[in-house]
This record gives sequence, structure tokens and C-alpha cells, in this order.
Amino acid sequence: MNDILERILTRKREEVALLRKQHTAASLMQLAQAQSAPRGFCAGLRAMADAGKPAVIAEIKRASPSKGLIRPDFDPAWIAGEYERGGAACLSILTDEDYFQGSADDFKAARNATALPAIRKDFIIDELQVIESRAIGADCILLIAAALPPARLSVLHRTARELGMDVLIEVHDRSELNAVLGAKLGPGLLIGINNRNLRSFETRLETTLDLLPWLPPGHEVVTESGIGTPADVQRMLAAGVQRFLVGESLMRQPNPGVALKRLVATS
Ligand SMILES: O=P(O)(O)OC[C@@H](O)[C@@H](O)c1c[nH]c2ccccc12
Repeated sequence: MNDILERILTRKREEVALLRKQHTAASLMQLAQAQSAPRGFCAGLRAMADAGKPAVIAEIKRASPSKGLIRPDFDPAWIAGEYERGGAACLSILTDEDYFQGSADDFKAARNATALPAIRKDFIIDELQVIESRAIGADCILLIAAALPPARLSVLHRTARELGMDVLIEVHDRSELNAVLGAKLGPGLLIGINNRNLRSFETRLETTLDLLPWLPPGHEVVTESGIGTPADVQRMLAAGVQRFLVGESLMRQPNPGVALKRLVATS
């Protein structure tokens, strides 16, 4: 079990212990309540999809464990603004420091630079991190099925919803999907299918296409990772997937917003 996900989660448990030394749930809750209301993340995606356009969550990511440093000249506020001009529905901002070279400051800078709803992209395993997410302004959090037993997933999901945030629930295979569906979190979930295996880093778009038939109706699907070309986008649209989470392929271009426009262009 010495895979990357396990290593990241081991480090997260240390971070949560540190967070618990600095804050209580009540002190973080005060910070969360001082924030302006969440911007609707699911609503932002839905508006774009209902208008017949690919709804892209554009990701701001300096580095990753699989690719190392992706973007040396990294200005989260500028990238966020370009993504907004490029037609993004929402932003995704990495806040994990040790493995993705992100930070809470990156999150705030990017979100404050635009009117777009933003997901805090991190490895959330504890309620304190959920409240902390709202305290830094998050409109949505990521919960990764591979990292959370169903009972824990359910508690974190409820806490996020009580704070007014949306939740992107990430799965990679059928057993994770079944665990999520079995947790009875309700209808209308936002389910992300990660094309990248977080344990081996293998990335296959077929992951989304293969899982789709197993998803009951009534949920909204996001295809995550490895989307690099307009053909990839068209392939997903043809399968009925209208929501996309895209990072690396945009971050490697000089202007990520222009790259986004090209990615979703129909001709
Ligand atoms: O850079 P890509 O291949 O476009 O992928 C983006 C996003 O899906 C990926 O960063 C991601 C998906 N799930 C995660 C969980 C944690 C950290 C990162 C991720």
C-alpha cells in the first residue's frame, strides 16, 4: 500500500492534526460564517450545459505528483481571469502544498480575481477541513471515494451541504461508484469520473465511457483528467457527458484561457 494516494493521505492526517492544534470547529465556523455566500458551483455548470456548451471546470495547478512541475511561471489570479475570459464555467484550484505545490493563498487569489464558482481541490478526510474550505471561500469541495469509507463520505458531504457548498464526488471504478451510491447521499449528486488512476497514474478516457452505463439517472457527471484535444471533448459530448475538469493541457499553454477557447471550439 505504498502508492501515492496512501502517501498523500498519511501526510493529510498530519496536516489535520496540525489544523486541530490551531483551530476548533467553532473557531473555523466563525471564519466560515464571515464569508460571503457560496457561488453556485453545480448551478454554474448546469447553466453552461443547458446552453448547449461544454461546461468546463478549469484547473489551476502548478505541479502534480505524476508530472512534476507543470507551470513554472505561476500566477493564479491572472490564470483565473484568463480562464473566465476563455469561457470557463467554474474554477478548480489545488491547495495541497506537499504534492501539488498549491496553497490556500492560491485559492483565495484565484477566486477573488473572478466571479466564477471555485472548487477547493485537496484531499479532504476530516470535518475541520470541510469547514476550513468554506472559511477560505470555497464554493465546492472534492470528496474522493477512494480515500473515504462510505460513513465518512456521508458525514463530510452533509457538513459541506450544511455550509452551503456543493460537493464533487470522485470515483474511478465500479466498486467506488457502488460505494458512493450505497451511501445514500440523495439524488442529484455531482459525480466526477477520474480517468486517472490515483494509484498508478494511468489515464484512460475509456474510464468515463465504461462507467457511464452504470450510473443511474438523476446525477450529473463530470469527466476528469486527461482531456487534451477538441476531439476528446467531442468524444465525451457524443457519449452525453457535458461537464469537464481540465488542468494540465491548459496549464502548459502560454495563455490557458485562449487554450480553453480552442479546446471547446466546435470547428
Ligand atoms: O490535469 P488533468 O489531467 O487535466 O486533470 C485535472 C484533474 O482531473 C486532476 O488534477 C485531478 C482529478 N482528481 C484529483 C484529485 C486530487 C488532485 C488532482 C486531481
